[in-house]
Order: sequence, then structure tokens, then C-alpha cells
Amino acid sequence: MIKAAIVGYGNIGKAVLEAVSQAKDFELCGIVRRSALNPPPALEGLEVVDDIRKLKEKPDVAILCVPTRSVEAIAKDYLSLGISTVDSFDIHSKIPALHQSLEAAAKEHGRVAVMSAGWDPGTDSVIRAILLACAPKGLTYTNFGPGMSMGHTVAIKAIEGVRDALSVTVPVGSGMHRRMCYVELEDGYDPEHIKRRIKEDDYFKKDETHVKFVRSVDDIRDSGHGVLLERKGVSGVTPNQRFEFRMSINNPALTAQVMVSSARAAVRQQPGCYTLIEIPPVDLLPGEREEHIKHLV
Ligand SMILES: NC(=O)C1=CN([C@@H]2O[C@H](COP(=O)(O)OP(=O)(O)OC[C@H]3O[C@@H](n4cnc5c(N)ncnc54)[C@H](OP(=O)(O)O)[C@@H]3O)[C@@H](O)[C@H]2O)C=CC1
Ligand SMILES: N[C@@H](CCCC(=O)C(=O)O)C(=O)O
Repeated sequence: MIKAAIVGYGNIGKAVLEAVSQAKDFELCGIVRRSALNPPPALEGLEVVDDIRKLKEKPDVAILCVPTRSVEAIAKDYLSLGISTVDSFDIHSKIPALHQSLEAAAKEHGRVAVMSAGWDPGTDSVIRAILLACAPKGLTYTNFGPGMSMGHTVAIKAIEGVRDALSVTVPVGSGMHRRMCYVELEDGYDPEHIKRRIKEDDYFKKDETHVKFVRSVDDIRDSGHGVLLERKGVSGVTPNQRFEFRMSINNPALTAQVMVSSARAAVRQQPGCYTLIEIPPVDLLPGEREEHIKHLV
């Protein structure tokens, strides 16, 4: 059995709890939250702590369901305690730096960090890599949505004066996106200031971004999302090879499932930091390798 802890009980944390409950090779050691006081009824009977060191049983792996910008500090702390980590860090431009930093920490402490293990970055990254192997010359376009981006939404929610938010990603073609941000403000905050803060954030600054102020974000929230990944390229000397991958999904449910599968892979790797393209797909699956070779290959 793989002993796991869930860190952060937001959208992804809740869905990870559901995914772990369905995974027969996992045992939950507990949930780590910023405050362990007054846990919701859904956590009744589970160990809820405010520091991973307080868990009765030490986990093999911690599934980090925290804001992307909190991942690095938490992952390094846990690796230093001898606990492997899985995260879904999704600021694409900062992935190489995080990879280096977690690689050093994981190797120093003989543990594994699986990073950026959601659906994008994550499973989409694996598909992009496979399409590149199929047609080494050409263009891949990743077209998201329309749907709710959790990463962009969390980034807006972190701005002082924002009570609630929803960032919807709208595809405009050729891998370009429009960001529609719906924001519920606290009283007394300047909408123009909040607008500027959003537009200058790394998550938004390269895209066309619109900010709209609404009375209730709850009334418009829908966590559905999806992707159309397209590649047109050349295999050998043969042009016009066309590929498409499309999915329409519930964002937290899929992200959480990928993280749980990645936690399984984490306990099977040598010490170090891995993105999903560096992990053999068979290590994500429960059961015997030989059985998967027989049925999947
Ligand atoms: N790679 C991918 O494909 C995807 C990645 N993601 C990533 O998942 C992250 C989490 O998303 P989501 O679950 O929707 O976020 P939420 O805001 O719903 O949940 C985050 C939880 O983390 C805990 N937390 C710890 N530190 C902080 C902090 N400084 N501020 C706020 N909360 C904190 C809180 O839990 P508690 O109160 O229990 O402590 C909070 O509920 C996103 O930032 C996104 O980048 C999401 C979807 C896809
Ligand atoms: N990282 C995303 C998942 C991929 C979709 C995306 O990047 C977007 O909508 O911009 C998220 O946080 O929801």
C-alpha cells in the first residue's frame, strides 16, 4: 500500500480525496491544512493536521493541492523530511527552474518529486512529446477550452480585495487564448487597481485579458474545461501528417486523478525530480507491468 497525505483541501484537494478513495493500492495518512480547526463534515473520521510532522503515520508521498505559487517551498520542506511529493505546478515559463530546484532537493534527501503532473502541464505534455516523435518537423497547437482555468482563478483570488473569482479560458485559434476574468470585489477596493494587477500577472500578461466585476461568482462558476491538441508535421520526408487529441473534462476531477496516478509512479522512481514526460506510462498504472504489456501494447 502507498501511504499518501493530501495537502490543501480546495477544489483539487477534494477531488484527490475522492480519487484516493477509489485507488485500492493507496492508504490515506491524513489531510494537511493551514488550519486543522473545524474540519468540514466530509473529513469526519480522517486525521486533519496543520503540519505534516503531526501525522501519526509518516506518508511515502504528499499530494500538493495548494496554489502553484506555494508549491516550491512546501515541496522542499517535505523532501527534506524524507517525503516524496507530487504537484501540478502550472506556470509554464517557470517549469525549468522548478525542475532544477526540486531535482537538487530530491536527490539530496533520496526522495522523488513528480512535478507539473496535472493535465496541462501533465498528460497533455506527454501527448505533445509523442506527437513530436511521430512527426519531428511541424507545428503543434494546444487550444484550451472554453472552460475554467484553476491556475488563473487561484492567481486572481490571491490578490488583496478579491472575494472570489473565475477565469475562463476562451480559445481563439492557433494556440492563442482570450482570458475572461469574473471578479467579486471586497468593499472599498479600486476596480481599476485590481484590473491592472491581474493584467500584469505572469499568468495573464501574454494574453488578451478582460476583467469583469460581478455580484456573485458562485452564480456563474462551472469547472468544466477541455483541450483540442493539433499537430501537422512531417514524418521522415512525408509531409502533411495530421494528428488531433480532444477532451472535454471536469478540471479538478481530472487533475486530481493524474496526481494520484503520479503519486503511484513517484514511489517507483529513483531519487530525483520528474515531469510526466520523464516517467514510463506503465508506472502510473496499478498492478503488474507484465499484465499491462500483455493488454495495452
Ligand atoms: N497542471 C494542471 O493541469 C492543473 C494545475 N492546477 C493547479 O492546482 C492549484 C490548486 O487549484 P485549486 O484546488 O482550484 O485551488 P483552491 O484555491 O481551491 O485550493 C488551494 C488550497 O490550498 C491551501 N492553501 C495553502 N496555501 C495557500 C495560500 N497561500 N492561499 C490559498 N490557499 C492555500 C488551501 O487549503 P486549506 O484551507 O485546506 O489549507 C486551499 O483551499 C492551482 O494553483 C493550479 O495551478 C489546477 C488544475 C490543473
Ligand atoms: N493549468 C490549467 C489546466 C490547463 C488549461 C489552461 O492552462 C488554461 O485554461 O489556460 C488549470 O489550472 O486549470
